[in-house]
Amino acid sequence: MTAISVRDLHVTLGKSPILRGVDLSVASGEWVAVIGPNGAGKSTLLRAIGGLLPTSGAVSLLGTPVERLRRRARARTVATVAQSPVVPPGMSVFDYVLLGRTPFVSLLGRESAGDLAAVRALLDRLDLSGFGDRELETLSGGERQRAFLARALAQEPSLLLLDEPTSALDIGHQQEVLELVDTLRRDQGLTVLATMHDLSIAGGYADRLVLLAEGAVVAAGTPREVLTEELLSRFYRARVRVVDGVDGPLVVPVRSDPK
Ligand SMILES: Nc1ncnc2c1ncn2[C@@H]1O[C@H](COP(=O)(O)OP(=O)(O)OP(=O)(O)O)[C@@H](O)[C@H]1O
Repeated sequence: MTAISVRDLHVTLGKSPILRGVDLSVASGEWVAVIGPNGAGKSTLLRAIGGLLPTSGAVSLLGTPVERLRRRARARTVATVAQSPVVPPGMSVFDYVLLGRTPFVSLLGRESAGDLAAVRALLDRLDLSGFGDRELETLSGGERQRAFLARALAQEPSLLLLDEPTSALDIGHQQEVLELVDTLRRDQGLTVLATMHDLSIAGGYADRLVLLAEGAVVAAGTPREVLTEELLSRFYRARVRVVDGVDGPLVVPVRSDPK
């Protein structure tokens, strides 16, 4: 089944065309990484798919046009972790993650024991169990990024949209977070669309990569098909070597003036 379908998507911000006719299809349970240079339109694409931007073209989530999904239904379907989410002042980490349970709480009701247990389990999985009472604002960048993901996972979405989910994480926490997302994908059929700047990591986790440049898809395919020295030098203007790694191609930057 197609989880995310994007057809001829155009987005204009201010007076600038940012996305120019993007087509994209993500199957249920698939992990697709959107890569591309700064300003290519990756975050804009994620926001448009999440129904957070006016667009022209068609975006469907699990077969329903995104504009037809009401807020609560949308929150049960798709969770987004933006690059820099708003941090509510004075809110504890526990309460922040609990906000993710909002779509499950009845309109007049309070959260259930199950909701509280789900939050505790997520804090534990993301190595944040000692942080529940801390104010979110006081967390380090990486701790905060894990709290943002915890809140999104608390929504128990079918689709997870991640904008640079590990940019602030050390290598150990990077693996922990990506493995957790991958486990949810394998065990529960979660569909993942993530923007990723670390191309080797993108290739190690994603089934397919979509390379975006100047608001258009310029390449799409398996990590081996997209992570080529030719495409990376053309669209990133980067000097790289691509070598075989254990989990896929590894992209290694090389200096113009070797040491
Ligand atoms: N409100 C706005 N008005 C005009 N231009 C905007 C607006 N918001 C974003 N842009 C521009 O849209 C382009 C795409 O931005 P976007 O954040 O989607 O890029 P990105 O590929 O995610 O980049 P990065 O890798 O740097 O995170 C950028 O050139 C940005 O400056």
